[in-house]
Amino acid sequence: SVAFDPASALSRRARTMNASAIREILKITQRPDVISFAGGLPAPELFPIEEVRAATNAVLDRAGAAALQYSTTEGHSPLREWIGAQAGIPAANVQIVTGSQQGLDLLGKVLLDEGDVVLVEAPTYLGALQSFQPYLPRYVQLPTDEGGIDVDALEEVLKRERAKLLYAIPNFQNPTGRTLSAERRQRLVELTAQYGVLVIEDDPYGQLRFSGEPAPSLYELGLRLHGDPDRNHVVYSSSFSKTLAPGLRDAWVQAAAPIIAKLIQAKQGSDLHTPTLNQMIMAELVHDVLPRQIERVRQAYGERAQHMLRAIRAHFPAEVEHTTPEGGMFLWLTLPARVNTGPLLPRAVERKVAYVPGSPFYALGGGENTMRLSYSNATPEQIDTGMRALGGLLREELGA
Ligand SMILES: Cc1ncc(COP(=O)(O)O)c(CN[C@@H](CCCC(=O)O)C(=O)O)c1O
Repeated sequence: SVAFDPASALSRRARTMNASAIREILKITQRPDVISFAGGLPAPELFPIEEVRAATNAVLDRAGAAALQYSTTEGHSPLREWIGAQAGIPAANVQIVTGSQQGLDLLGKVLLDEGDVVLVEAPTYLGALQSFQPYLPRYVQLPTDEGGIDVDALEEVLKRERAKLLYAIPNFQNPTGRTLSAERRQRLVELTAQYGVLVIEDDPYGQLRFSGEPAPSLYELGLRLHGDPDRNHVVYSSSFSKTLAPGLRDAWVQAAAPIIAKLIQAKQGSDLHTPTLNQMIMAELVHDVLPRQIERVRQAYGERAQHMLRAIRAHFPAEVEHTTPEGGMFLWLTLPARVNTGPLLPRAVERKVAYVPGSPFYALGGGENTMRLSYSNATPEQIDTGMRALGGLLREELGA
């Protein structure tokens, strides 16, 4: 027999791929006795299961055959119409995708040539790095502080680098929980327009504000600047995952027509279309169920964030720094430089608590002394218990 080594068949592109730290940790944290602050998972006890049941029955009663049939790549028209109306743009500028994760993958496919410079926040959402990586970009990290991206530093980078695109999460950033200030948003939109850099605004958490004042999206600022959705250099991505249910995989991209046209072609080659039934269910839910669900979730996550912040103040060593989110699901810890949160994780899991080590969120490495905590998927009681355990481990580690 002729020996065949399957690994030898992998493409160069495949060889650059690696696993998502979040997905790998999720396997550990499936253990029921572990309190997980790891995955950005919505609170399961808040899912509107009865409302989804009713919507599914309504769809199957009214249009069962259509719901189970192939549908258009662009997406279910009533859903695109609703999204377009919310954004004040034509449905033609809205593309439904199977989770905003697919949106990131398809945007990478249609926008990135090998070696293109991609500007990303330090740290940024590791799932975006995973989506862009196979298209072999060159990352340049943008420094961030409590107000989000440092736009002075951005201007320096734009003078120095021919950048193709900038990927940003202005609201309740993953992983830090930070929010880009209104004045920095305006500067970022003007600078990127001036230097011809396309912006991908990833905004799955924008509706989950529980304190502070909302600021216009980069997309909205781009619309005001260019006056026309087909001339906007900002591409907007959002999702129903965090406001309603991630398991339905309903999300969308707002972009200028030439980009939408290529996203459609890329999606044809990827999955033909997002599940028809799930889109029709979402089209039922957006009118009444979604607004109510957003209120419930905002309230619950605001309460859980406060619990986690109080627990940090009560149980954590004083030298541990943390962000204070105004919405979303995450906050971010920076520990003294001597701590490495990677090897620390198994010891935390032994104490029945889990987090995501920070370094996978840095495109160019670093951040070993950081970690991401999600408060969305733990009740206030679980937060108290888990944070007490994590605080004890950190006190031991820091010799406090
Ligand atoms: C900034 C940002 N962009 C896109 C996504 C993907 O959301 P969907 O595909 O729309 O569900 C996410 C979801 N990230 C969560 C969920 C990851 C879920 C998982 O890998 O199990 C997390 O960071 O834990 C995100 O934070």
